[in-house]
Amino acid sequence: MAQFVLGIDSSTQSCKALLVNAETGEIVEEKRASHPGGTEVDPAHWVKALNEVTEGLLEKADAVAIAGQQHGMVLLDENNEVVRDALLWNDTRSAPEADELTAFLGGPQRAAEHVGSVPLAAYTATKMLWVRKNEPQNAARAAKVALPHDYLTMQLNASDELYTDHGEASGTSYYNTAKRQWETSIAAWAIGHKIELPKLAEPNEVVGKTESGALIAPGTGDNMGAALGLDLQDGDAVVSMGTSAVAMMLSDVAAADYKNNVSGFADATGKYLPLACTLNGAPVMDFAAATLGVDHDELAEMVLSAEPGAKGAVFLPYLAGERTPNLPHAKAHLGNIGAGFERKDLARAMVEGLACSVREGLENIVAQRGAEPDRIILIGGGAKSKAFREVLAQVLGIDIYVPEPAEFVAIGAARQAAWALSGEVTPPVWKQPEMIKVSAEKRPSIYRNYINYRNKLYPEAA
Ligand SMILES: Nc1ncnc2c1ncn2[C@@H]1O[C@H](COP(=O)(O)OP(=O)(O)O)[C@@H](O)[C@H]1O
Ligand SMILES: O=C(CO)[C@@H](O)[C@H](O)COP(=O)(O)O
Repeated sequence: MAQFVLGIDSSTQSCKALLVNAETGEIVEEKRASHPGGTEVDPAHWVKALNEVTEGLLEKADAVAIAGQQHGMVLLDENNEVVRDALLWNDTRSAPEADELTAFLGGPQRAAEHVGSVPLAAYTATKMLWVRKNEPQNAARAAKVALPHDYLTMQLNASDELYTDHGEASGTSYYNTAKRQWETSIAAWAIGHKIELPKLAEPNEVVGKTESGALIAPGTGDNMGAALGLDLQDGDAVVSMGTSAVAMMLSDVAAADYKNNVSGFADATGKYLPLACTLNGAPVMDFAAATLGVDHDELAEMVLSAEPGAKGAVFLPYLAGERTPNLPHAKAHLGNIGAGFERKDLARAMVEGLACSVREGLENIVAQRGAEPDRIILIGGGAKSKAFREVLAQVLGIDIYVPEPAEFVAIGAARQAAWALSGEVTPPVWKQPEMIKVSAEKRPSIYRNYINYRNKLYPEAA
């Protein structure tokens, strides 16, 4: 009899669940629920969305796994009650604490070697330090710290134990990526006392059972989930256009970039996933569409009807501040506007600015790896934009590959669940999606203008 697995993606904007045939990877049912906006969220909202999407599906599954937005800090007391709203990956209030943690770890070079990445406001430990300094009563109550997907996995687990995987752990700043172990003393320093961390599970470990008897796999971060869902190969680069914009590639070795352009994360299979993440992904197109009073399809038409280069105009898409480059307090800017500038040029400038910020992240990954990627795969909600696909190909100057839109993070979670269910050494082999190739004429001046303009406004990023 066929076995089924449930893969869940609890990302920034929504929660998606896919019921999948464990042997073939065929998706048989699909559900989705929204998350609230903001960078500080009561985890009860995620639990509600999780309950909505798993209703009617969980009992059909033989195994389940959750992939979630990375880095968010969920503080729990001894009874597993949430101490305060979770601070998310895109909350930049802990930028000063990131510098303080970097100094505590012995400076950027030693920090990168120790915990894989130079601490940034995105990472969990900096948020814990912010709580210690600004909300000492909450810090004192915190007995455990979990990441969003760990907390949600515990909701499904009859045992009430917290588990995480190495991929997710590598985004905390209290995990030693090269040695693949927790650094409990860093977590304790950040919050001000000893604090319980989730148990670190192996990629295909069974970490519990649901009440209906489904096996629970450890889950992972959403980007690690996407890599597993796409069955990423050496030489593939992924650009994920979700709330964040992410460029990532697989690696056999842990990255340690003291310049802070590359996050040295682990993946969900025992390898590594160097990644460059910006705070401004697809919502830049939401902003462009709202500003121009159009929907996404109309925005795409406007962009494609304008001349490449937007008549020399440049848009820096730093609406939420920025992480890559590390400019937490940056703002978005529109400049170099001359006579004859029209609405369609504004649409074009905004989407070109987004593509340029992705190129900058991708160049960091390529520089770290020392070799160009063989192919670039574009996924995420923003990949549905025909205009973004074409502009990205123009700005990168190479072909990009776009799979049929699908929830690759949830597919990755399902594949992890199927892997744990099988008890095999390697994940199951599932058919990969067809991809369309998007080619466009190379336009090097777009990126050149963007970088010149950006470096003038923010010389610290040069
Ligand atoms: N056709 C489109 N053009 C541009 N952006 C789009 C389009 N369709 C969806 N999006 C945007 O994609 C984002 C959601 O992508 P998703 O990958 O689900 O995000 P997340 O994983 O961060 O929750 C939203 O900001 C949404 O408005
Ligand atoms: O912080 C990072 C990666 O380091 C983000 O990529 C989050 O993991 C959120 O992802 P999306 O909701 O944008 O997919």
